[in-house]
Amino acid sequence: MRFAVVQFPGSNCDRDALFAFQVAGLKAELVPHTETDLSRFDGVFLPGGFTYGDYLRPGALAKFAPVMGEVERLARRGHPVIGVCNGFQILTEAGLLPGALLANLNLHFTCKEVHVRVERADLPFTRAYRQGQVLRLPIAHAEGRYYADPETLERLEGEGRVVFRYSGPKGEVSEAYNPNGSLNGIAGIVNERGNVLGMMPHPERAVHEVLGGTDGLGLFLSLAMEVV
Ligand SMILES: NC(=O)CC[C@H](N)C(=O)O
Repeated sequence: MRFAVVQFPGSNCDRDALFAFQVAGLKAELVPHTETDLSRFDGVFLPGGFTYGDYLRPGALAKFAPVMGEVERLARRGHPVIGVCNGFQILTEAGLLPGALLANLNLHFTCKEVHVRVERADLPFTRAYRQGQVLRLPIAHAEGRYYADPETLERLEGEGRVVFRYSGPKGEVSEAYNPNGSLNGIAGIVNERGNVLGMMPHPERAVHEVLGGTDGLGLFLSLAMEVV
C-alpha cells in the first residue's frame, strides 16, 4: 500500500506522519496541495497543522485546495482516507465527514496527553487494536470540540461510527476526561462506508519510545494489515 501525505501551506505534522508510515513498514510520500493526480496511491493522509493560518475556520480554506478533488475521488472509491487534527477539520469542512470542530470549551490551545478508548476495532484503521483498548495519545488543538446536530449524533452512535472516545486511563467515559467539550466525548469518527476516518488526537506523534509512547502505531500497523 502506498499513501499520500498531503502538505498544505501551514501543515506541520506531515513529516511526523511520513515517519509513522515508515515505522509501520508502509510506503508513503509527501505530495503538495496542488497535486491533481493521486492515482498512484492507495490511500491519503491529511496531517495536522494550521492550514492557511486557520483563517475563517480551521480547514475552511484548505477544502478548496486543488488536491481535494482527488481526496474526494479516493474516498468515493472506498480507499482509506485519514484526517488527523487539522486534517479532521478539513474533512468536516469538505463534507466528507459530518459535524464540525468548534473552539475548545476552555478557549485555550490545549497540548497534552489524553486517553482514548477504541470503540471499533474492525476498521482498516483499528484492526491492530482491541475493542475497549485504552490508548495514550497527544492532543494539540484550539478547535477540537466535536459538534453535530442531535439527529447526526444519534446516527453516528447508532451506526457505531464513533471510533475513538476520550476516556480515563481505565476506559471510564466522563466529562472529567473530556479535554475540549466534544459531544459524547467523541475523539474520532468514520463515514458511513467506514473508509474515511477523522480524529483529533495525534497517533503519528506516538509511534516510537523516543516520542514518549507507541500507542498510535497500531493505526499505521492496521493499515499495513490491509490487503489491496
Ligand atoms: N495540531 C493541529 O492540527 C492544530 C489544529 C488546529 N489548527 C487547531 O488549533 O484547532
